[in-house]
Amino acid sequence: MTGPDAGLSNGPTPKPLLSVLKGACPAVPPMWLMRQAGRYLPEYRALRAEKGGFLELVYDSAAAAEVTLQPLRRFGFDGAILFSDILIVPYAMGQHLWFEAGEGPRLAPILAETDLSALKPDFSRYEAIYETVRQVKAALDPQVTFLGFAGSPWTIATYMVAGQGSKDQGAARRLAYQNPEKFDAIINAIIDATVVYLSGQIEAGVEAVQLFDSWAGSLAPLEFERWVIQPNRRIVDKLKAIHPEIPVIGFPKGAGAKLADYATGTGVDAIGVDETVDPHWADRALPKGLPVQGNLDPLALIAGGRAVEEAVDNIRSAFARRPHIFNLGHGILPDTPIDHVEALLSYVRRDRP
Ligand SMILES: Cc1c2[nH]c(c1CCC(=O)O)Cc1[nH]c(c(CCC(=O)O)c1C)Cc1[nH]c(c(CCC(=O)O)c1C)Cc1[nH]c(c(C)c1CCC(=O)O)C2
Repeated sequence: MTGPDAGLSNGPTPKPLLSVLKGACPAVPPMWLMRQAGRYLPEYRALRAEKGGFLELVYDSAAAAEVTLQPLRRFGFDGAILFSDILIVPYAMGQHLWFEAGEGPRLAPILAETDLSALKPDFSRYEAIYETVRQVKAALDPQVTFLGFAGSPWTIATYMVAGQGSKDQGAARRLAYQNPEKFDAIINAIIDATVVYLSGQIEAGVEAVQLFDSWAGSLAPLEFERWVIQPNRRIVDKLKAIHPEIPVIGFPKGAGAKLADYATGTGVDAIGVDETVDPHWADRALPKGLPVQGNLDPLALIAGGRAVEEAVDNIRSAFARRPHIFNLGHGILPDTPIDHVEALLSYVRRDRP
């Protein structure tokens, strides 16, 4: 056996985060934060201003590698997450993508009458991202686990159909009810483009991947089964057929009481839990031994102090008997004070051997 997971007593120390994804239960949980590379960091804002636009930054592999490494240098997290965006998949599927300053992403929307075959996929749009992965991998501390990611089909479809973010994902939900065949074709195309993208990230060097289903919470139960559980299951199955050793973290934000069905239905190796979920309930509801990730409220981190310590104690006690990766319940907010992140790390790690 070779590699960091060979389990030899005199071999290299296993990476804490990867070990937990494979079922280890250390006394102190490994930790990273969703959106850890981003606008709350002055060094990110400086590089972003220099490059001009968000996509310019993503497509400059050296700069994107630097942004991926910035939070590692500053805080020493156990995980590095590739700096890119979930909307690179619709972009590679042939949709126009741009970012409106101060607002967010825009895509030329897929209307009910538009034929999906009007999109001309161009998977060469993934190449710069794979190059970012290779550059990060070459520079990464061997104790740090490198995470790749993609959006889940439902969440990607909400952006592809509406052309932008929306409060209730109404455009995609309407299309899914009114024209399920067409919606199914969109979901299938996203599944295929996502498997290509994640396999490429894995071949370039990421060691686990996360599927972000940021809008999983907006669906009725039968729709959740059809558009969240089944498509994620198909991605997991296809990835496992190619890369059986790579753990997949599913993050169905807002799934609430449907979390356990998601875990068993998709076959993910670990599950991300958002901040609205009671961690004690999650521990009872989720399959025994399934690694969980989460779930500090990003707003508690902005408040800092005692509120954070109480929440951390509550989360850690709930997940003390299962593999746990400490994280926020959703992405870190741009106005989060840096010293609150430092305080969180020292609090979580205060009794780390
Ligand atoms: C829905 C979604 C998107 N992108 C993402 C999601 C799913 C996770 C979630 O729910 O938060 C995921 C994402 N986006 C980004 C990452 C990079 C890695 C990391 O987590 O640090 C990741 C994992 C960078 C980014 N993606 C974006 C930024 C900010 C761009 C800037 O510098 O102006 C960053 C750092 C832009 C983006 N990208 C997206 C939106 C809605 C926006 C604009 C609003 C916002 O800024 O949060 C789509």
